Amino acid sequence: MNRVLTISAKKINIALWRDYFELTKPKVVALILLTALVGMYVPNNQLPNIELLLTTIIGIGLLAGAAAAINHVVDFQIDAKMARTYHRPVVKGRLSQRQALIFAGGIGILGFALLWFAVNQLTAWLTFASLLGYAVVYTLYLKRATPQNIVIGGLAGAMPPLLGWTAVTNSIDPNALLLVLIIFSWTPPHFWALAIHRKHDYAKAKVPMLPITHGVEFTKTMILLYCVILTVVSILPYLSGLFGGFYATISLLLNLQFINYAIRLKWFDKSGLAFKTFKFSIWHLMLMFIVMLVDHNFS
Ligand code: HEM
Ligand SMILES: CC(C)=CCC/C(C)=C/CC/C(C)=C/COP(=O)(O)OP(=O)(O)O
Repeated sequence: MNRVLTISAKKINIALWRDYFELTKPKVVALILLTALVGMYVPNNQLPNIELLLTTIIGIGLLAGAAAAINHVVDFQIDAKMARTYHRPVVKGRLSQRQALIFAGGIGILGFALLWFAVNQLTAWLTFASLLGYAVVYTLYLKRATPQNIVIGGLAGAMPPLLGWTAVTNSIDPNALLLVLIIFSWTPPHFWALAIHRKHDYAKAKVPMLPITHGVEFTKTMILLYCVILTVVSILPYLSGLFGGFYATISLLLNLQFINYAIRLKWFDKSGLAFKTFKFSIWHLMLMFIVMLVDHNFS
């Protein structure tokens, strides 16, 4: 009897930790950390010492996870109305709002302290500003107010390469801002492709996303426009001398493929293409940043 009780208690514990982990949006944070790692590598063509590397990655990861957990609390009524999100831990009551907020506060304070004491104050403040940008400005205000929500709010998610860069240099370099600009112009096609696929969800939850307020055709045109802007912006770090020919070639190919998706979506759409475009956007950004690492290793 006791053994059965212990095994069930263990199962509940594992399930509880899985819910806390889900609050942090781990896959999104993983990609965010890859971009921060590139920001740490590029300035000196090498990674910093292991202490600085770990404290920076863990610090940014904890603050990004805290931002995501706050988003779960602020958005739980919207999430409850959408098929993609109705099963989230706070919506389902597996975690209370109080538990989620205490968790967010705990890992947020830990992350900030780690950056403040073991990295530098500039990185701590910029990462905290990114948390506020996503958890407060985007989630609490922009998301409900304007279809430009993800364009402006996207700045928070675009910051990590700069955060990695300031962790090793303690200064804001124009080249780091070019990397921010790449993610900033990538975010609209990344999200709007998903928003087309999930437009009924957003309509039901009354969130003013672009396909609802301006229609699917207009959104597709905007996706194409931002893909072209992204292509131009991606060439800038080559022109500034930050990256070499390898980066220029592969990033151009990746961007042309993104444009190809956008053109098909606009003029030759078929069922499931919007979701495929969204999935491709994730591979695109991941490969772009891996290519930056490889380029710096071999040129
Ligand atoms: C305001 C900016 C952004 C918005 C509105 C946005 C929106 C979304 C949404 C709604 C999803 C969920 C898709 C699903 O549940 O199936 C998603 C997934 C994802 N996003 Fe974004 N995103 C943004 C920025 C970013 C950034 C900056 C990154 C990374 C650098 C990123 C990486 C990802 C990844 C990796 C996934 C897949 C997660 C999974 O499969 O569980 N996103 N995004
Ligand atoms: C400190 C730091 C670097 C912060 C980074 C902020 C961060 C986690 C950005 C990710 C953006 C994101 C997943 C938006 C999802 O939109 P949504 O919340 O509308 O999507 P949902 O419907 O899936 O909740």
